[in-house]
Amino acid sequence: MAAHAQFARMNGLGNRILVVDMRGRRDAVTPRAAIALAADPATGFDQIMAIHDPRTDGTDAFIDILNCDGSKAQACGNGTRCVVQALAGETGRKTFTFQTVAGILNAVEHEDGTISVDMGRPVFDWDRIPLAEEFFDTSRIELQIGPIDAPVLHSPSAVSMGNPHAVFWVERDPMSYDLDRFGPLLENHPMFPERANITLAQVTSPSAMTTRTWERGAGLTLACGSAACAAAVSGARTGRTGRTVAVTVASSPGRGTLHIDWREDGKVVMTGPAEWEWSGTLDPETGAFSRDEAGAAAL
Ligand SMILES: N[C@@H](CCC[C@H](N)C(=O)O)C(=O)O
Repeated sequence: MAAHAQFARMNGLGNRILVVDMRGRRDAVTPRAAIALAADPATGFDQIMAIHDPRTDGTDAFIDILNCDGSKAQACGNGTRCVVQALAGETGRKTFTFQTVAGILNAVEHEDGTISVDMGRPVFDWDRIPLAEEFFDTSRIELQIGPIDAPVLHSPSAVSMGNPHAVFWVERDPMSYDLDRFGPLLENHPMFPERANITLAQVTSPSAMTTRTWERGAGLTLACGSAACAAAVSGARTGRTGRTVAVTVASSPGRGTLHIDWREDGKVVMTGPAEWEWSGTLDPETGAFSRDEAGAAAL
């Protein structure tokens, strides 16, 4: 049996993240372990960020991302900020370069403790998001839910931030919609062959919006960083906002905010906080874990 791995329970605006230190090992956190950890109220989480040894020169680590249903994800904005905070605490460094299955991410921890992650360039091609049907313009795709003549949600903007997103534009506070009812239907809609993260976005000014997300593989979460990026990019793309947007995450504690900048070079930079909660050790094969009572804030 392989040795247990050190892990930290953290959060990004309430998005519950387990950062697992898999450096120096050849094994991986299994879907079985993710499902077991998610089922235990003591560790309930939304995403696992497993830090592995770098696979490419010039990167600090390879990060494997798992949702709480055991599926793999290509991007996790809130989780990436948690990894930065954990590694900055360990090394004293401020800048990091990570590799995920979606590509290379650069990140920096600022003096005030907030963290910026370059989430890369959004992808708008229908077959790379991916969508099941060809759309020339993915900023408004034909998809609706509710009665045919009075849809509750319709015409979302679709985009990949490494992972697939659909952003529905709403007039009211996103908390006033039954996202727990519509979320599973939309996540698994035939339009999305790899499922999708479903976000409701209410634009409140040309530089601000409020979002709420039903996450692929995790359901309703308190925050989703890649969805905030998807919504901000889609807001600019459809002329609803400019390219710099403060995204208030409706369900996060205190309605926290992520600052999204879709830079002129096409890259999307997300800035926000990360928070350490507690640490422990776990068996990456089974998910059996124990909590470290000393509670050192380091991996
Ligand atoms: N919470 C994350 C997104 C995690 C991945 C997503 N559920 C997927 O499967 O694509 C974030 O902060 O970006």
